[in-house]
Amino acid sequence: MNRIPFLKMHGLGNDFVVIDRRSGPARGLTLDARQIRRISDRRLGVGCDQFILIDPAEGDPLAAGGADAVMRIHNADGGEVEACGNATRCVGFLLMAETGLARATIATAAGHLLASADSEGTAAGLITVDMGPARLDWQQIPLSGPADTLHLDGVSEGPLTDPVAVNVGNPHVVFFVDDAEAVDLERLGPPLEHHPAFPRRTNVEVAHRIGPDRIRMRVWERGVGITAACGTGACAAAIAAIRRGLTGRTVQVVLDGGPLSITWTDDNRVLMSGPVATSFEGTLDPSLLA
Ligand SMILES: N[C@@H](CCC[C@H](N)C(=O)O)C(=O)O
Repeated sequence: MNRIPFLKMHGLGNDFVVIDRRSGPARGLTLDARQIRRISDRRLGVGCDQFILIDPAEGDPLAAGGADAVMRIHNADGGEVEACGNATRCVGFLLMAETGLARATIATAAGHLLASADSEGTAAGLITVDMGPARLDWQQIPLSGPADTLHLDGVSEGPLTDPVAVNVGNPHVVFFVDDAEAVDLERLGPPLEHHPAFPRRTNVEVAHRIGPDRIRMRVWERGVGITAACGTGACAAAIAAIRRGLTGRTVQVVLDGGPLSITWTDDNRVLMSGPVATSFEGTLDPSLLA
């Protein structure tokens, strides 16, 4: 069996195994949830928060209307999900490096996302992605029934109450607290991720304001646990802060892994800027695919 090449990349420490199925030994490779869990395992496999597949745009229904490539996203638990902000920046960086252009369109289950960089940005690995619109209606989160997403009743855990629900391609619930560092996310994250209000489960953010347009945020990711950064989580927390009147429309979100800049435009586009990095490349031992 041919060994399958992979790249290990990250955005602020939110890390990915990236496999390019457009050509070479990975072309046509299919993997089930058990194999993805094994590859994502930090002791038995390569280790990552999300497992990312890059597919050709040609003939893929997700790429209808035109895109440079398709990105499919799996959490470390093997489940396929709609969106990943940090991985979108990483894949955008790879596609722009291939073409030498400063823009790339990536088709995802959450829609077509435009990644861009100025020439200086490309060299430094600083990439912006238009993550599309913020979805604020209860059906779009989705929630299990009608509710005010700006003050979501009935979803609380310990000291965490009165959250904001936002969908940025994937579901998020954001709690504003006095001190995000002090929240026991390891304990409070799991019951909130699986709370019956969220039929597709949810990502969970805790945040507090640290300046006029700055918030500190920590995340419990659906299908993973605590991660160093979550791009869509940063978008969700920024939108929640803006909706609550805590900040202006451009917000620096400081995560465990560092800062992301988020802008929510007047025409409801969510723009996220931050760094990407490649850690190493390798090939998967065939035993991981057994
Ligand atoms: N780390 C990501 C989000 C990945 C998906 C998320 N865990 C989910 O289940 O929706 C990001 O950078 O956005």
